[in-house]
Amino acid sequence: MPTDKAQALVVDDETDILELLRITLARMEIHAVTATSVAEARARLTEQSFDLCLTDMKLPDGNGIELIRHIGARHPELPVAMITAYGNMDSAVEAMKAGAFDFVSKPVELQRLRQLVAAALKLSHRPGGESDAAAPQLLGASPAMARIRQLIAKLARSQAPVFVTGESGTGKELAARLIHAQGPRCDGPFVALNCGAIPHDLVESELFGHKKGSFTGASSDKQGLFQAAEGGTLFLDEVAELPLQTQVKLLRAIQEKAVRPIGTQREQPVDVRLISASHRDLNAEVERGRFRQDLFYRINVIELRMPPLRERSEDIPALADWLLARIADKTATAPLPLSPEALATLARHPFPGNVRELENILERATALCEHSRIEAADLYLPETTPVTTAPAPPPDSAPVPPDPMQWDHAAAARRLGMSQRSLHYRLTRLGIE
Ligand SMILES: Nc1ncnc2c1ncn2[C@@H]1O[C@H](COP(=O)(O)OP(=O)(O)OP(=O)(O)O)[C@@H](O)[C@H]1O
Repeated sequence: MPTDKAQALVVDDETDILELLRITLARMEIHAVTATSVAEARARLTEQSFDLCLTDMKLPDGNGIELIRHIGARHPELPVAMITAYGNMDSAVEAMKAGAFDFVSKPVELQRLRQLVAAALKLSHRPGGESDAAAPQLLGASPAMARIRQLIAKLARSQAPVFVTGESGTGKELAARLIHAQGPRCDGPFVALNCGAIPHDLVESELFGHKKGSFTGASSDKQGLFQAAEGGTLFLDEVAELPLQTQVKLLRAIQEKAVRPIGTQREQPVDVRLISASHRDLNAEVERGRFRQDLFYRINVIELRMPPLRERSEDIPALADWLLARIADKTATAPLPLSPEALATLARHPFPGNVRELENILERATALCEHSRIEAADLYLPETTPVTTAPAPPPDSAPVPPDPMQWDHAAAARRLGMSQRSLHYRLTRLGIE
């Protein structure tokens, strides 16, 4: 038996399909060991190690899902893909939920099998993904974040569509980038689209591309983001904002693994992993008729929930240190430390804007701080904002001091109903001082 070749375990009870797969894999320089039942597959797994397993769903003594679970428990490094009957998306989804890294439907297309095998071999040769110092990091020592890092490492090995939920600023895009960076598609592109930021009439052309002249304004051929993400990952942020009509086309693209640019007749095959995210409750959007149930089912094969910062305030000190270092880097200065009172104030803050809000607070504090460390007052959080004794802010028509030389900052701040520091900040920002 050749030992330098990659080894695949192929499980199917139809011997002619086994033979076909064996020959096809042999052409890809892969040696296939075959099995016709769950029991036989389990026995083969004890005899040698494999780089890939392909299994059919229906087997005489059980089903492929059982085998996927067995491999997940006993041989977690071995990538398994499910062979499904054509168009049977339900078993594909079930298999991926059970831990299969991908699926291929019968009759098996050569091109698709090649992609699948290439991804599997990358996985088995790079167990666990390599950590790269320059790669983004998901910080936080809380048990919730530790679990998320583990889940991300696992999801990175799969090709299953992932739906990331969580409030704004909880790190949904960061999680998507990590899933991409730690997986076999890491050498391919990571393409992100904020679906809420694009006018409804342009979103389809953005996603699928268009041909010159296909609509007013289409002055040249344009590649869509699906094509741009070929071999990599497409991240659809705020996916709930997609118009219903585009949702239909997106569903088709996922099902067919192909897209049709506007103004063309031919579908182009695409090999893209889809990760989507929303801060909305998509179940509720489905109930309200604003999001298609069938699309939700396809994009939400695996759900990853990013917890809000207020549920894991123990993560704040490490995150704050890291963010302060990043802020200091941008301005080429030394990072400012936080006083214990400032840290305690942060721990009590509810952070509706989560990590992004923490970053903004620290950026502002760094800009305003006049000492060598950030004090609670520098954070300008509601409970620390100095209480002003001034009455309501003056109307717009309030007289402006005629001569800047006569400005009295303390008086001006009082009249405006803000602290002197805050006035100073605004004046500097506006370039008035
Ligand atoms: N755990 C974390 N470790 C390090 N940085 C984080 C973490 N979580 C979030 N961030 C940082 O916070 C900022 C916001 O994160 P990100 O854009 O991923 O959030 P989001 O949930 O996608 O936000 P939105 O819903 O508004 O699009 C980014 O600068 C990101 O790097």
